[in-house]
Amino acid sequence: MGHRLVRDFFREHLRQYLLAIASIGIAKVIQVQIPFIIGEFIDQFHQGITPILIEHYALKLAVISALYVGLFGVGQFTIGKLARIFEGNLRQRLFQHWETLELEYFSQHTVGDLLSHVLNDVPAIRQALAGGINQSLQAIFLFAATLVMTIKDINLGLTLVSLIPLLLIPVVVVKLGPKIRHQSRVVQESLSRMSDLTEESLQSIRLIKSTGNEVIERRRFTTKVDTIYDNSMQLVRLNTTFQALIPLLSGISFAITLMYGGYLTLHHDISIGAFVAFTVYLSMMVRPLMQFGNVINIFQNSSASLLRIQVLLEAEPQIKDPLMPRVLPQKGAITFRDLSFCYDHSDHCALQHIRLRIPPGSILGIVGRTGAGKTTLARLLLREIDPPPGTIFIGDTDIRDVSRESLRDYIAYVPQDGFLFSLSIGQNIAFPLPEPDLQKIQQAASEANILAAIQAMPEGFSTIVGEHGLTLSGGQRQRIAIARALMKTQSQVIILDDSLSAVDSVTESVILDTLKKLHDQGRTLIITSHRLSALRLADHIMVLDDGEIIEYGTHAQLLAQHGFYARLYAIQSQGSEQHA
Ligand SMILES: Nc1ncnc2c1ncn2[C@@H]1O[C@H](COP(=O)(O)OP(=O)(O)OP(=O)(O)O)[C@@H](O)[C@H]1O
Repeated sequence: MGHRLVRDFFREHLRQYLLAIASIGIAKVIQVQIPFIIGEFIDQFHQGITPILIEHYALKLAVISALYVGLFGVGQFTIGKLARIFEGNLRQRLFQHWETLELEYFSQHTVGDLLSHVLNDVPAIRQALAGGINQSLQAIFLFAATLVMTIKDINLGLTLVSLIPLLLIPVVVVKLGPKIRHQSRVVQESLSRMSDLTEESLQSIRLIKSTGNEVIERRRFTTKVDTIYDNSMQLVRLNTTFQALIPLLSGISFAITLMYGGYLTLHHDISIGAFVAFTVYLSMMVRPLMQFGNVINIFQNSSASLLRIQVLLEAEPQIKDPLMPRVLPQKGAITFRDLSFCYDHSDHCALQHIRLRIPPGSILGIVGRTGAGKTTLARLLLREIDPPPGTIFIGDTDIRDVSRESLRDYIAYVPQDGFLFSLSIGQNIAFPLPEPDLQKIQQAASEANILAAIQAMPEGFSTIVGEHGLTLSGGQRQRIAIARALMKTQSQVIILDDSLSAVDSVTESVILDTLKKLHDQGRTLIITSHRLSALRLADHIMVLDDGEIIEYGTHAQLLAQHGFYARLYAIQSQGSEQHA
């Protein structure tokens, strides 16, 4: 598939590639005329030269050089342009592809790893398509044309003898090329590990500082930098050997030319002009042979990159929409029918035998220890991860039979950590609507009790997050996330996944009042929380423990059971009394 990417691109831009090949080919044929003209010019000195002849040769050289430069420029520009188009297309394709994949994929691949593909592999392929093709064309045409000129117009024996050392260049390339390729991969991997560490450290800079961990982090970073240095130096050694051997071989070739060519000239087998032209031709041949080496390196490097990109693009989204999606009912109960779910590679199930019915327009509270399975339940309902068939229904419709888009319109989800994009606060609330309605945004912000805080910001709703060091507290982020969910007025179900954990009790009350209004309009609410005060609106409360429902009922019923809920209630009421 990786090679198909390139093949399809060639096919799509065949005309332009043909134009480039023809331009470079003709340019190189023209270029090899230059030494021949110089040789002729020198020989003219023996036969008697006139000022008119000098002007004639100068003009001929000027015209030929201009033609060469023009044609070569067209070829090189076209190939460079096409490679840049390919690079841009490939980056877009990767990004679009990643957007189709689920969260699980990103928990298995670090951002640093994925970025290194965009930053290293894509340019490596572009380099093959630009520099690689360009140099190949130059090398092939120039080498072939030079060979024809030296054999046809100068001397076959001299050509063959002088070429022997030069022909060892490909041997050197074959021996050292794979080693260089392997080492460059090692360097790339160590770079990717460093970028992962940098990202992790900078993202958790607050934690590092608060725990005084700077020295340990610095040491970890130094180890990574040292590894990069060692690996890079090994690469430098290999590259230097490679680069040194090639001039050595060409030096030997020149020595042979001087000896044998000088001998032939002395015996008048070739003219002085031909001898001079030959040395120029020989120097012209060294470059294509070195280019063959470079090209092999570039292609080897890029074929590894192409392989990696191929693996990335072949990653299939696990969750797919049905071919004929069903439409969700306007109002329907959410039913979990003996739902059990285990994450891949996990030795125990996150949810076990969940049987529950949430009537439309009701409020369900969910409480449970960390790791009890609350978020997993919400993620399954949103089909961020796929529930087993026949386990989650809205009305009579299995949520696997509807499109994910309609499911996400139907359900507004507020995560615990509201993520903020580096957009304005207003755009963050309206996300993903492209043209936000300011009045609606203001209303949502007011209902989420964040309006005053936003109005106090330097540019109000237009303040860009992250600019001028603008950072928001955990509670403010949660309120923006809630405002974002309130913008989805079409949603029938709202899930708050522990999203009141960082707000104070006054804000909690304001938000619960808003939620009450939404409930009065007939919306279904699912509120998970560690803090029972956030569940005071709930009609029913479910207690999850280790993936199982251990208690279920109204607040009063649960208190009467004297179980987990009652104990938690006692602890939290005591805490709040002491606080008061
Ligand atoms: N992507 C994942 N891969 C493997 N196991 C996971 C994954 N996400 C969660 N788990 C596991 O599934 C179980 C339930 O996790 P979940 O996040 O649903 O709990 P939770 O009740 O929401 O916890 P918290 O209150 O801390 O948010 C835990 O044992 C957790 O380690």
